[in-house]
Amino acid sequence: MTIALGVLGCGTVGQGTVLLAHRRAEKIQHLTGFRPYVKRILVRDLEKTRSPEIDRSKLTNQAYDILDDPEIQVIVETIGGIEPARTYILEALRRGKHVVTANKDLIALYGTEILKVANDVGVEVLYEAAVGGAIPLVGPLQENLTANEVTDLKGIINGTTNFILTQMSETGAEFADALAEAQALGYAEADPSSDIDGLDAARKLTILASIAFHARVELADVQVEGIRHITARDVQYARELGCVVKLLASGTDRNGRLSLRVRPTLIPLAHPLAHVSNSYNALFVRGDAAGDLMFFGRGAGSMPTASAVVGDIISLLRNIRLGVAGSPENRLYLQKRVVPDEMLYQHYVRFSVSDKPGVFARIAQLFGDAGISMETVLQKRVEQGQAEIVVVTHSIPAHRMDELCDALAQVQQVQKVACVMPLEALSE
Ligand SMILES: NC(=O)C1=CN([C@@H]2O[C@H](COP(=O)(O)OP(=O)(O)OC[C@H]3O[C@@H](n4cnc5c(N)ncnc54)[C@H](OP(=O)(O)O)[C@@H]3O)[C@@H](O)[C@H]2O)C=CC1
Ligand SMILES: N[C@@H](CC=O)C(=O)O
Repeated sequence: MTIALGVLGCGTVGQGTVLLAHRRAEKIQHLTGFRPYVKRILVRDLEKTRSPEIDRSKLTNQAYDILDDPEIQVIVETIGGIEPARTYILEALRRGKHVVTANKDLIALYGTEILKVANDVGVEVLYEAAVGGAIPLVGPLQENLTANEVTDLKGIINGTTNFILTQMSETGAEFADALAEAQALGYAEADPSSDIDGLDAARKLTILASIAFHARVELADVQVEGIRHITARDVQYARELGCVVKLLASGTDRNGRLSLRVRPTLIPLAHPLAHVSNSYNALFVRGDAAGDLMFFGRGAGSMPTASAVVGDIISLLRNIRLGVAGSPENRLYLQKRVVPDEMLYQHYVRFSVSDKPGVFARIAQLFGDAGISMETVLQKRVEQGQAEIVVVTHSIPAHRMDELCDALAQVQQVQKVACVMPLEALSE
């Protein structure tokens, strides 16, 4: 039996999805009893060049050609962003169509609304591709690991920034060149500032934390810092310190107290996350029964993401075959409080000073007065009369580091406190 799909969007992910669903049609029929075929594809620009494997006669720029087609039972949304994707998904659900989406912006911000409408109507919304590209994360947290109390999530969940930082570290590439390459490879969002400023990772963390911690986590609960201010020099100093810089997302649940952060972090080379390069993503999950797990794979790109979208289509078709698609779900949401990160971290701080006698003694005194001891100090002359100092502290709470930076900024000879990052411990 055939089943008609309507695909909204035919860019990096949409195109990969159409091609993969076509290539696997026979296998999917074998697994589910349904042979999927893409009936229509929504795009903005009908004239744009696309893969020759895309049947152009299926393209439309009229969303309601698809939404109003009673034969189409499954909508695959790969437009991205909030509008018009949200409206199209809600309209599709209200017409009794199932939805598979790769849209983390929408699920992070409007997931509750969308899932409620789907539940009320009795259809499904699946979104494995929204987090971690090819890596199964939503499914394992929602299904296989539910016997656990998950206490920790930690990982690299944005391919674009990981690609940029890897290129800066390994090839000495400039930030702008590495970003342009990530865009050309289809990793970046339509507006890449959401990757660079950490928002994309924060949205993914919101989705993962809601599922893993059984809590209504909002995007605003995540403290976010991006990588815009990380320079080639930070990446180089990190190397000298035996570390790499990564945009790390972390979530902890300590007896109902949640802390959620996305921030650039120094990772020691001996740490497994240090070797997660380019567009690869990785996520550590700690469960009270399972112990530590690590998920690793390609977090962005056309076919890796299509793998997750088509995987969701297959799960959906199987559920349709079994007659359980869209059965009411009992989601467990517990009352939890979001609190600032209370962990102690070693910190990396880089600041520029006028290279005069006595400056370092003054700085050392400030650290001493603040009760913060230095583990490592690098001092580099950057130009005549100007030096850069990099200090790695012993472990302290983040707020003590903030206070120290304020004090440093008051010192006449300190021109700028340019970069502060925590350093990830090797093991807990
Ligand atoms: N790229 C990746 O690696 C990953 C992306 N995602 C998510 O997948 C989704 C899609 O991303 P991606 O494929 O990279 O995005 P692209 O920008 O490559 O593709 C977007 C597609 O949507 C179409 N489109 C955009 N706006 C409209 C509109 N108003 N009406 C009709 N069609 C529209 C575009 O049409 P046209 O072709 O005519 O311009 C294009 O085909 C996003 O939610 C993203 O976050 C998730 C995981 C990985
Ligand atoms: N822009 C995202 C795409 C996948 O979610 C990323 O770079 O990770």
